[in-house]
Amino acid sequence: MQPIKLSQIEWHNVAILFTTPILAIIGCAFVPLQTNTFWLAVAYYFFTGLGITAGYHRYWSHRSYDASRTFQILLLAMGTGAMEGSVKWWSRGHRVHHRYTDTEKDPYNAKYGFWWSHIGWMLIRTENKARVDISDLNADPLIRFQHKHYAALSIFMAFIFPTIVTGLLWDDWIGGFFFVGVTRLVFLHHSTFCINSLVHNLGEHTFDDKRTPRDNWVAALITFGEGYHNFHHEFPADYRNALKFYQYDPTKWLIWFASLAGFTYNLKMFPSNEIEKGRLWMQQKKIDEAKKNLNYGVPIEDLPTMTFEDVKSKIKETGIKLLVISGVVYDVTDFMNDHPGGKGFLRVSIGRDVTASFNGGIYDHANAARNLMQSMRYAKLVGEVPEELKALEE
Ligand code: HEM
Repeated sequence: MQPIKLSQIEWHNVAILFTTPILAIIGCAFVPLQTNTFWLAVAYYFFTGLGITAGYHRYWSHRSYDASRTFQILLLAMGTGAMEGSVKWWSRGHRVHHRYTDTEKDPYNAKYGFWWSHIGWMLIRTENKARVDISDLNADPLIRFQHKHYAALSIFMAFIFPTIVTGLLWDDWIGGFFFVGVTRLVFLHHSTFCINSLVHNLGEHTFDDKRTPRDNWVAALITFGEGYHNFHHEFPADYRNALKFYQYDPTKWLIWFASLAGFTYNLKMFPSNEIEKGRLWMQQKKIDEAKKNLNYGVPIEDLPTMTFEDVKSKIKETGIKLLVISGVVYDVTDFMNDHPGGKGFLRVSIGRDVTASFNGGIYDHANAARNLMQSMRYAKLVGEVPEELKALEE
């Protein structure tokens, strides 16, 4: 990153993002918190937060479902109270983020560090010539209206509206402003900012590890379900972020419940067959990585070849303890005393093909034995073994 110049600082964002925490601290220190006001602050936190996740994010940025105009207006009002910019600005940035994740053109590039992706990108303007299609947003008069009047609308929805509600309903004008307005906003800001910072740094690469997004169920708890971010970046057009019923994704639940009333429809879901392929692909990748740390012996195709005559003369000349199982010659010299089945069984097996005995004729060995024997591979057998050297009496 280049050194920062004063002219790059986004002063209005600095003002909002630094003034609100200071006001919240003042409010918490000096303003008495009424129970009604507290619960309204919690409710308004969900109301405005879901406006961002169900509205700004899953509807306008990704079009992961369709919504009636009434529901769009509701989502717009909810999201406007989160003071995170207009839908047009937010969704454009988000589409750029998906297209250019982790690159220089990603507005909240997680590769520039936690604090940059959390808040720094809003405080410092950087040149970004990334292009994405937002013609659908430009064509929508509702989105154009919100963009044009965003400052007034967001001040009203973030501060004035909750103040009026608490003031008129239980005469707590100051509490309404400080707790439902300001303090709620600070919590909401930083919880949603965690989607760009925390879940690009901590969690599981469930479906792909090509880029930074991760699945983090703890982050899902504070981000209305958006913590399942690896899934989201892999399947962005899916209206869900969490797949399992027990995973916390209230944004998905809202969209789904709204569909029962006809407010939302055409809820998009990526085919589960493909989702599972992604999950297995990643699991396989992790297994392959872990296997690199284990000794699987010399691959059979890389072993030298021996005839059964060679095996016999090798044993005779060197005293090495060789036996044959399924076409592979094993050296059990150092294993004789450690064999859980006893030394005797191995001793009578030397210089023989004991495939049948090993596979059930005497004892049907478990996986442990089959894994262990890989490190004892000695040669690949070519040619026949005399029949009398195959059978072994118990
Ligand atoms: C390279 C060759 C061999 C290896 C690495 C090996 C390894 C083992 C291992 C790890 C066990 C413990 C249980 C299990 O994993 O199933 C076992 C048990 C046993 N093995 Fe082997 N084995 C070999 C060859 C043989 C042969 C050729 C015979 C018979 C001729 C034999 C007879 C037995 C018997 C009878 C037991 C059962 C012991 C018990 O639980 O009482 N093994 N072997």
